[in-house]
Amino acid sequence: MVLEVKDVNVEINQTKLLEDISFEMESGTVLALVGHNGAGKSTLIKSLLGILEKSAGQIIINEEYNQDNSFLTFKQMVSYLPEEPLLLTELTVMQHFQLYGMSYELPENVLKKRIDRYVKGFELEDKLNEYPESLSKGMRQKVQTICALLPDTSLLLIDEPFMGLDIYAMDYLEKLIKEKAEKGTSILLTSHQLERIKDIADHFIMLQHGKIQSHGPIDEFETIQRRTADD
Ligand SMILES: Nc1ncnc2c1ncn2[C@@H]1O[C@H](COP(=O)(O)OP(=O)(O)OP(=O)(O)O)[C@@H](O)[C@H]1O
Repeated sequence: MVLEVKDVNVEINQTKLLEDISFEMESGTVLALVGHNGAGKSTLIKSLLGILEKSAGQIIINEEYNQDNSFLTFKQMVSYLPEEPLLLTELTVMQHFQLYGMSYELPENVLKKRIDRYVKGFELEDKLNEYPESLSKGMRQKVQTICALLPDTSLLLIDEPFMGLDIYAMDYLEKLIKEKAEKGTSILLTSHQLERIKDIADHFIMLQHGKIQSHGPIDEFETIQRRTADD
């Protein structure tokens, strides 16, 4: 198993944001995390990353690395695309890519090839020496997306991957996500774009008020969606 999540609970100021969350991910699978606004999707992603501290439970990567006691190794095995871009005002677009390449110890030639390919695919060729503030919102999102896709990690966490992207960029990202999964990366993503998710994901987890309300193979998702809509 690439990821094992066991009975994870998250509390802030005595409010339970996540309750007894358990699931597993095999290598090369795509898991969609769905649910209404405020259901706990981003909270779960942040607790997987260790940005939010859990009050109980275990998070283990590659059967060996527990978030609680191998945090640095754990971090190297995870890449994250946040809901809102977190770019640094002091760095150009290219410097962001180099920073990510270095942090994840990507060989120089691999990094260069990947940057060239993704930059072309997301149509950012003429923005490499720009700073984030001179980019449009969608362009900033593209830069952040490339940063998250550059490393070869066991696990890729993506919060709202398609937010702010135009239709071409969405299609291109969908292709890259599928490609990454085929190469063995496990991908956990949240999205409200249910039609697109059905195309990408193998499994789904539906969160409601911080609990897993249902889960299963993605082909079962439609039935559940219909049933919930009828309630
Ligand atoms: N730092 C925080 N302090 C207190 N409450 C928080 C904090 N972060 C999130 N919450 C609460 O946790 C709940 C889940 O929020 P979360 O952002 O995980 O939802 P979500 O499923 O990602 O929603 P959306 O679809 O709107 O992005 C919400 O009720 C939110 O108000």
